Amino acid sequence: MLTVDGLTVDGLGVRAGDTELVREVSFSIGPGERVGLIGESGSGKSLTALSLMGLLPEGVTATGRATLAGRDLIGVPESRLKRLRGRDLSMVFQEPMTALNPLMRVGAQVAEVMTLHGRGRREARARAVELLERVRLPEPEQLARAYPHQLSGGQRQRVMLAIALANEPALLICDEPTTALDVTVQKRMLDLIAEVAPALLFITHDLAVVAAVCERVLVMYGGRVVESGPIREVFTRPRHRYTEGLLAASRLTPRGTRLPTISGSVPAAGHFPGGCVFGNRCPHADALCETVPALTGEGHAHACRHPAG
Ligand SMILES: Nc1ncnc2c1ncn2[C@@H]1O[C@H](COP(=O)(O)OP(=O)(O)OP(=O)(O)O)[C@@H](O)[C@H]1O
Repeated sequence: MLTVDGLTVDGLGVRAGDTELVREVSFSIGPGERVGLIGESGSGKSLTALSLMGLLPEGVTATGRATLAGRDLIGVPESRLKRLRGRDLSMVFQEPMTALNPLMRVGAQVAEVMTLHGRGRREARARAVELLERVRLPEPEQLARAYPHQLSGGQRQRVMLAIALANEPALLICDEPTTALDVTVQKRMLDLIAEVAPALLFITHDLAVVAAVCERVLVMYGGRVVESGPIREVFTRPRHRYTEGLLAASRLTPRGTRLPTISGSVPAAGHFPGGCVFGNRCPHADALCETVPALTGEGHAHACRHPAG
């Protein structure tokens, strides 16, 4: 399928007892490539990612083949997976509070993932501060001494990204990493992920987000990948009825019910053949306006709540 350097997934299946939850999933991600994984709730996105990480829940098993830089990820002993996780591949989840230790300073948590993989303590501490800086956290030395509850949600998510990047993995997996963040914080976090990811598998429900971050997309439905290809192709000429439905729904649904209400007249979600009337003033300008022409093929379908003024 591809290059030994990247991720290659071939015929991945996931089951719980007799129930097949993920079937015959095959795809590849080359070094530096950013691939989105979209699909409705329950379509198998998280189980696909967790199979690669070796983190499936008890009673759920994976079959098939997946290799990262030539190393097998499926069906290998937990001791080997432990060495790979956090070193060759790592994952950022939606809710950093559950992943961070509330009793440990964040710098120590970033350093720990390096000492666990063999780095000396002093070197790990120094590099932790560098990593906090790399994910654009302000005053990283001071911030390294903070506890998770002293940070904002966006800052905690950046700490998670620093932890994920600490051992320079070959692949970063993000599962809805920005869903809990407000829209401006989300945008900055997405830009950062796109910039720092060595190779990326990005799981989301949000088509505009996937279009802003990724070059290619895989669409899952009922445990299978039903469509895949470059974003522009899939979003302008969907071949599968489910993808068509997903795109239609995204045009009708104002993006992110979590959006803060912005005062002023709010346009209906809709289609602006002459181009986005909000241009760069739109809070979603980069995430949505840029990508929406690809969704509709003509003009902009604008689905965010934004004052017309
Ligand atoms: N531990 C488990 N035992 C049995 N079935 C499970 C288990 N975990 C998940 N499933 C089922 O597997 C299917 C795929 O779940 P998965 O979490 O991968 O979906 P998803 O596409 O990531 O959904 P969401 O977007 O809601 O996170 C679902 O039908 C889910 O109910």
